[in-house]
Amino acid sequence: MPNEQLRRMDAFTFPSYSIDLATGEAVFDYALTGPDGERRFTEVITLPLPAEPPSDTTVAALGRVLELLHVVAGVSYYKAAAPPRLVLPAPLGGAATALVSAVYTKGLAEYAYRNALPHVLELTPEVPAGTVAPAAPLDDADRRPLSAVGGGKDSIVSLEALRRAGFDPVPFSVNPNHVIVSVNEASGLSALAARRRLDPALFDLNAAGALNGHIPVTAINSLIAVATAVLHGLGPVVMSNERSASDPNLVWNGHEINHQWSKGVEAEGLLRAALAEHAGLTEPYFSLLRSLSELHIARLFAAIDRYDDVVTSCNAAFKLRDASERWCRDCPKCRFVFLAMAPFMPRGRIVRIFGGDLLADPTQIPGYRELLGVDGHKPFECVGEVEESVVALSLLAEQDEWRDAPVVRALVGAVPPTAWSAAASSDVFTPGGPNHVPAHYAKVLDALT
Ligand SMILES: CC(=O)N[C@H]1[C@@H](OP(=O)(O)OP(=O)(O)OC[C@H]2O[C@@H](n3ccc(=O)[nH]c3=O)[C@H](O)[C@@H]2O)O[C@H](CO)[C@@H](O)[C@@H]1O[C@H](C)C(=O)N[C@@H](C)C(=O)N[C@@H](CCC(=O)O)C(=O)O
Ligand SMILES: Nc1ncnc2c1ncn2[C@@H]1O[C@H](COP(=O)(O)OP(=O)(O)OP(=O)(O)O)[C@@H](O)[C@H]1O
Repeated sequence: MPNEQLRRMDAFTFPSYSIDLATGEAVFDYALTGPDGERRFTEVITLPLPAEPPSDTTVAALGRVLELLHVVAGVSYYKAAAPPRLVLPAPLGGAATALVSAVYTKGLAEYAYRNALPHVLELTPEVPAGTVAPAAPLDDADRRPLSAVGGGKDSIVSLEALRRAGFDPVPFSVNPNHVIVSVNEASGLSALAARRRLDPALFDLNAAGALNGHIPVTAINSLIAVATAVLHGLGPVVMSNERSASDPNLVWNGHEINHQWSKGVEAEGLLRAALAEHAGLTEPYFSLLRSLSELHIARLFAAIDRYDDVVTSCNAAFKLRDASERWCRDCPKCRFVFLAMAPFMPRGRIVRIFGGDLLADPTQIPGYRELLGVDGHKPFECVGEVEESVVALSLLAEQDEWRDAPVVRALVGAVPPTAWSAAASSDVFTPGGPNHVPAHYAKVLDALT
């Protein structure tokens, strides 16, 4: 479809969704509509099936979660044209509407900023009039947790903490690639997986130059995880989203632009409220690591070594096409995670994990200057705060093994005195900030220390 037609699209709609409980296959339909006709998309999400057929109560709650997922997963297709109208398929309550609004505005904020589409930040969903029948309450808080595994250090820390604290977690992933499969194997736990198939027409549109950009993928993965937990009669979905995920990269047109918005605490609260209101789930979803900085999580990870051969936090390894095998060693996330782990493990160990020594390579210096706030803004990636990078650097500068590494030496000279003094009084190792961790999970992280 020519880009000119896409530009004239004036509405995004949600024609239908269905679930086949015999196969676990949920089919979500979407449409971009405009004066030249409509462009349809179909996404297919296949949930793992439980051993026993689900009860009527389970089917009812699952249906409500899938209604939310249908609307939230539409962002991938909405973004091909960014029409001014977002027309929801059915009435929604206040909390569910707030979630959807935020997903399409704050969740697409980086996309809006990079494509210069300020109207996306102001998008208001059109919600059909009517009331939603209240959902029956479903309290599964005491059941085994479903622990989302992304293959990186954060979800490994949560999985190990839950296991050591006796919570018997079930690892769960969407489209697990070889990294995630290897992490699950290293855990020795039996995992669940869901399959997600984007409409291939989207890739054709991308290739033809349609609008494209970052989407709030964690919101989508989270709802798929909650749907799986409900279908399997499991307890809360445990995420591994850290404190700094809530911090924006920059402010544009008066709006915060946060690459990691759907990993942040605001998104977590909105999702919990929408699931309580729309699906009756009383304790559906929380992030175990919410109070911790990335640097703190890296320190906890260093105390666990059974995943060293498989752990991979680099996003390039998770692309749908042309993925890297493991760490690409040339992106902000690789640079940050190397810097964050290095103070807490012997140099030989971190070099083995990454397959190279980033702090021995002077070509990495410009990228590290961005992470340290010397140049530019925080990169659009899942990286910690500038302060965390400065604290990590200050720890390395005190260690014989690292102090003379070429990148450490160059960076120590580049960081301004004000940053050092901020780092000296930093609270990066003091848990803090709002969180939704239920009381009976409050001590889980102690199992790692
Ligand atoms: C792996 C990755 O970072 N992908 C981003 C990248 O996509 P790219 O085109 O280079 O390759 P693919 O991942 O193969 O995707 C092909 C196209 O498919 C579309 N698409 C993909 C997944 C999806 O859920 N919806 C989609 O529409 C999209 O058009 C792709 O071009 O660049 C894209 C454009 O900026 C990003 O959208 C891709 O990001 C993925 C959705 C992704 O999974 N990214 C996570 C690794 C990620 O960024 N996680 C964040 C958390 C952010 C959050 O709020 O959830 C993080 O770790 O900080
Ligand atoms: N494919 C996936 N399936 C299910 N959950 C996922 C998937 N990818 C990421 N997640 C979850 O989404 C959240 C954010 O992902 P993110 O990539 O930041 O975490 P991670 O892989 O655990 O750690 P790291 O920050 O080291 O990469 C985490 O809770 C993670 O477990």
